[in-house]
Amino acid sequence: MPLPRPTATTPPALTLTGLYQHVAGRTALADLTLTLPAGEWLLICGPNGAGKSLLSRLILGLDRPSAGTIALFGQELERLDSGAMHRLRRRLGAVLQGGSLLADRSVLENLLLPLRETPLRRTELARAARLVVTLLRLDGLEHHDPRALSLGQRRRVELARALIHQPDLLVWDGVADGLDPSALAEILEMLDTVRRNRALTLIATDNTPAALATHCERALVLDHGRAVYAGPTATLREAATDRLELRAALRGWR
Ligand SMILES: Nc1ncnc2c1ncn2[C@@H]1O[C@H](COP(=O)(O)OP(=O)(O)OP(=O)(O)O)[C@@H](O)[C@H]1O
Repeated sequence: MPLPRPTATTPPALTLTGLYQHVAGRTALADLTLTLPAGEWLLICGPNGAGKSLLSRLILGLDRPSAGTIALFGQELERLDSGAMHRLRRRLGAVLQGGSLLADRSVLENLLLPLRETPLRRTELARAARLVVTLLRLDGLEHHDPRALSLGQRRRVELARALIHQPDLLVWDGVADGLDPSALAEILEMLDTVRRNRALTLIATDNTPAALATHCERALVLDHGRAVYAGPTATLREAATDRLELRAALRGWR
């Protein structure tokens, strides 16, 4: 049965307040403030080194911010004890840069990792795996070693694994990595279908808005760790014609 749609009383999926991250003695993220309603999609874009991966990791609670706060679904990460953080993590799915598949396990074993602590029966695990295998067109690859797959296939496996436990929030850092434009467009259509059936919030990063602008309602454009745009994607193009620093950060996107 589809989950209820978010309502006006649903806490935002993400709230950033005055967020800073200092890395190796420099300010890598500065004064980021943003609210993302549950069920909406956020594109984080900007040039190499803008801070997209650092921000993705902070949102997932993998690193701690130097200052400011991050709340997911109304829960401030810094205030959560390990049990509450563990429960919250079950609502999150992540695809990070650099690859994270375990090389000594098959594709299927990798896919099932997020479900290892759930009391699901074998038939239920098999059904969950079948769903994401079909969704991401991984049929026939279930028993392969991830090292034998192409980069694009590995990215699909990572996405399938991030979705297998039906997260409420998917953070996908580096959407273009390893995927050609048609494969990426296909996956975004598939995620749109998931979103039509239940509230899925997506936070996706890319260097330019080209692939994601039509799918994401909101955009955060970073340059040198600062927000040069935070607002609806619909007005991003217009804003870029007026503002030189935004146009520069968008690398000539038209
Ligand atoms: N562990 C680290 N030590 C030192 N500096 C770091 C570290 N991680 C990130 N940085 C710096 O922080 C800044 C932001 O890096 P980040 O990886 O978040 O950028 P990005 O926008 O994801 O870039 P890309 O598009 O190339 O993936 C960069 O200047 C980077 O060099």
